Amino acid sequence: MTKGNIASGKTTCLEYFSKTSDIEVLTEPVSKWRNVQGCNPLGLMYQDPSRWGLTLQTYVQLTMLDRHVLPMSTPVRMMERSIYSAKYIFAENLYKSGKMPEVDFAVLSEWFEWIIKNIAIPVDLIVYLQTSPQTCYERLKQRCREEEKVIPLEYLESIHNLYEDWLIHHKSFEVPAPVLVIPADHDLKKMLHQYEENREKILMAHC
Ligand SMILES: Nc1ncnc2c1ncn2[C@@H]1O[C@H](COP(=O)(O)OP(=O)(O)O)[C@@H](O)[C@H]1O
Ligand SMILES: Cc1cn([C@H]2C[C@H](O)[C@@H](COP(=O)(O)O)O2)c(=O)[nH]c1=O
Repeated sequence: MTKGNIASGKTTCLEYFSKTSDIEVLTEPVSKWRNVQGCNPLGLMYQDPSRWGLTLQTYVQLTMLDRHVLPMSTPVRMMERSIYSAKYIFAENLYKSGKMPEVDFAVLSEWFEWIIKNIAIPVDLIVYLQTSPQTCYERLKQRCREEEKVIPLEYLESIHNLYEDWLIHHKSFEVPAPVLVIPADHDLKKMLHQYEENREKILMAHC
């Protein structure tokens, strides 16, 4: 699984591997989060997180689970984020910042606990693209996704701290697989070089 902050370069990384290897790549279903039966839960959440946070996070949880249970068509699969990052990072951030009511968080948490207890979600390796929030902020502005124009640097800092506490400092939640950290503040050329250096580790993780 490839993890990292918003606009850290996850999709770019996965697109690179999808072109150069016989592996299956599952990017995040962001298009679904932007359009479910004509509604845009991602946009609604950024406009009014207290009202729409649970709506978005419930849908993210469902669509991530749908990705996890897809039958494998190749020996190696790389997936962008997971049901774990949705809960441990984004839902947690909404709750901790006071933008998700206690009852919403409790309902979402019970759903999440039921899922991970009853449905197998195997993970061999977590590839963590480690960036500074500032780098993500610049890349986010450059990508210019309409819904994300309201995101301040502080939001990316909170998401960054939650990732670091989880995957690096082991201070929050159980980590479901070994973590491969790839420093990802570099330009694209250097990043592609780093991906090549780590190719073997990534592709052999399931063995
Ligand atoms: N190493 C890099 N250097 C500069 N820009 C990058 C780099 N990697 C990705 N980008 C650009 O940053 C933006 C976010 O990248 P993306 O892969 O969509 O991130 P994510 O999937 O993590 O949100 C895109 O516009 C992409 O072209
Ligand atoms: C998993 C997850 C994502 N989001 C938001 C964060 C971003 O605005 C997009 C995903 O885009 P990225 O460039 O791939 O990071 O979705 C969210 O609000 N909640 C979540 O659980």
